[in-house]
Amino acid sequence: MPPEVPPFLIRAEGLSREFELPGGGIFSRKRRLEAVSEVSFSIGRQEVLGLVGESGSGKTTIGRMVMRLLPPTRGRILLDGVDLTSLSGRALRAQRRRFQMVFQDPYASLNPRMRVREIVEEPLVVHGIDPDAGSRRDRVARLLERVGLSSRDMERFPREFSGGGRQRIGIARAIACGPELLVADEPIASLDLSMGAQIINLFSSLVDSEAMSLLFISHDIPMVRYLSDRVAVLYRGKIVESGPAEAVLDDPQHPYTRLLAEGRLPESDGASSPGAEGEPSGLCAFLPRCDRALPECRLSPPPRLSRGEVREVLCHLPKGESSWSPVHLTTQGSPSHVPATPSR
Ligand SMILES: Nc1ncnc2c1ncn2[C@@H]1O[C@H](COP(=O)(O)OP(=O)(O)OP(=O)(O)O)[C@@H](O)[C@H]1O
Repeated sequence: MPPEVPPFLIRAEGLSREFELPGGGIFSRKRRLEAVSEVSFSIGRQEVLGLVGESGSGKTTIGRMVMRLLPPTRGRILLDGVDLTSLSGRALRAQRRRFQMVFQDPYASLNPRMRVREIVEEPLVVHGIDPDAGSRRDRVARLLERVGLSSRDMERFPREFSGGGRQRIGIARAIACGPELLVADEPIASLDLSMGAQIINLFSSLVDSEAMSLLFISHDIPMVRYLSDRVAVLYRGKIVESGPAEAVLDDPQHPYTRLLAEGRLPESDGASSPGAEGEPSGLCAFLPRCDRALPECRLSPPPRLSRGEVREVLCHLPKGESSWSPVHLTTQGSPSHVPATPSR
């Protein structure tokens, strides 16, 4: 029998990450902060998952764990069924070209002393793709054209480009080795509206033409809604709601998603940062800000509920919401259902 192909490309199961906080003396225990707590999600092939949440909610920490730039404290990440968290050395390097990252600040992530050609061809050299210099050059030219630049840009330096142009260089480098998954962490946050929209359109066409999946990390709700098939809403390190992007953002169930979808969130006051160890835990982290709290919210942790296999919410919904039922966790602590087939 051929091995079963998983219905998703990547799956995070019960991902958690703690950080040690400065302080704590010789006699007191170090304080720890759980930045990401029991996060599970999956991304199908050629699917875009938007990860949203305000500053400090844990988005970057999740992106870095998926990229294996940061080890999780608990949980695992499966790429096509292969547990990335258990790999190191050569085995990890062999998988590396399958997932690549696009950063928020393209200028900081591009070596200013390297020419565009060198920046884009570096991963090709590292992974031994196209050892022939001439054909590598042709490949770089095609990559530049694919992201909306020109082969004439090859010998220029990053400083000669606008923010959007630099982001295109970063994207050309990220797709050079034909990754199956891109993690884009706030890729338009430092761009103006029209430049940001162009980059979003580029991502959208790359997902189709390069058959890639995308984890799109952003706090720009309209852009997330436009680009994403599904969305996961993060609050203080936990996914509080997930499902098809339009359904979640048009008909939010969690009070936090509602604020986010209506654009009514106050400027971040740090309230979304996860609490340090020692804070009362278990009850809903959103309770102090919630305008719909029920008596049970003060008595027990919010249950994880699902509806129709594609939507989930972590909330004591008002009674009468009978279409929602408790999610049964698998032995790995991840929801037992699989993602819907992407719509694109
Ligand atoms: N290396 C670290 N050491 C200690 N705390 C950290 C570290 N990295 C992140 N944190 C903390 O973890 C929490 C989540 O941070 P993270 O950067 O993942 O959030 P974010 O949602 O990406 O925020 P932003 O949009 O501002 O980047 C924050 O409270 C942050 O201060």
